[in-house]
Amino acid sequence: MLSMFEERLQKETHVQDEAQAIDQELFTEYKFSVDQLMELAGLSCATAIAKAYPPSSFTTSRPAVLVVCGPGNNGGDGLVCARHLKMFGYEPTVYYPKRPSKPLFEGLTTQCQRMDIPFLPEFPAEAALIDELYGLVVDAIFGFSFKGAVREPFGSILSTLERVTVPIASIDIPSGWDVEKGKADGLQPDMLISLTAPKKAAMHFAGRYHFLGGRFVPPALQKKYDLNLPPYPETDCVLQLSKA
Ligand SMILES: NC(=O)C1=CN([C@@H]2O[C@H](COP(=O)(O)OP(=O)(O)OC[C@H]3O[C@@H](n4cnc5c(N)ncnc54)[C@H](OP(=O)(O)O)[C@@H]3O)[C@@H](O)[C@H]2O)[C@H](O)CC1
Ligand SMILES: [K+]
Repeated sequence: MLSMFEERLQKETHVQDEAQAIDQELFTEYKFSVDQLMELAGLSCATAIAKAYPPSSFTTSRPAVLVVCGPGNNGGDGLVCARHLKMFGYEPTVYYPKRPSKPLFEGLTTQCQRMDIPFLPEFPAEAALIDELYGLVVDAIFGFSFKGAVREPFGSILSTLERVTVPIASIDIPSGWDVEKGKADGLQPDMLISLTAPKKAAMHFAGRYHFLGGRFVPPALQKKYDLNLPPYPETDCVLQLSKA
């Protein structure tokens, strides 16, 4: 069922160019650093996951979570999310096949490793193995800069993920989806955590949990882009938009 805010947001969802323009303005005009926003984005994701899937809801003996990270900032959000999930009592494992040689991503990787978060050397070939070992998958492969046909190794990873039966939580956009049109035969996550504002493809999200996170957009920027964001409750860093 859609909440009133979600119905309104669906009419006002934001296109890819606009999402990138807001992102750029946060960095250039408002002087935020990527690290700052990524920390808040990743914390929002871990918080939303903890609200929707408390450790007690896991059918696996331990709250084991597979976090799949892509080559851009969406992947960075995934690394931050993994670190906070560990702080919250989950047992995250990361798969991070294409690592940019930039201090930001190297630092986030080291932070996870120093918190004893394992990194898989290879992606499990069988969806059934993922179902057996993990109670949840976090999809941090691609965000709003994804374009065109998926290139390897992510094509094979996504086709395996399309067959898993444990819930998938997608950060910002379900990976492989066109940012505006979605992908009817693509990944169908159980959870979507929209960052800053839902992107146009969020209209096609049919999973149980839609959260809004990334509570860092200054009021003047919200006004400039007519974001009409719903109010977050009190001091929360996430807002639940829908629950089946
Ligand atoms: N303001 C915010 O809300 C914040 C959002 N954040 C997160 O950042 C992502 C956007 O990050 P960005 O680095 O711009 O891009 P992506 O992570 O979406 O992806 C870029 C990488 O993906 C590769 N790519 C693109 N298309 C394909 C494809 N078809 N096949 C394979 N690989 C692809 C691309 O490779 P190139 O070779 O094209 O360069 C990039 O490596 C946003 O969605 C949020 O999750 C930040 O945390 C900050 C705050
Ligand atoms: K994603």
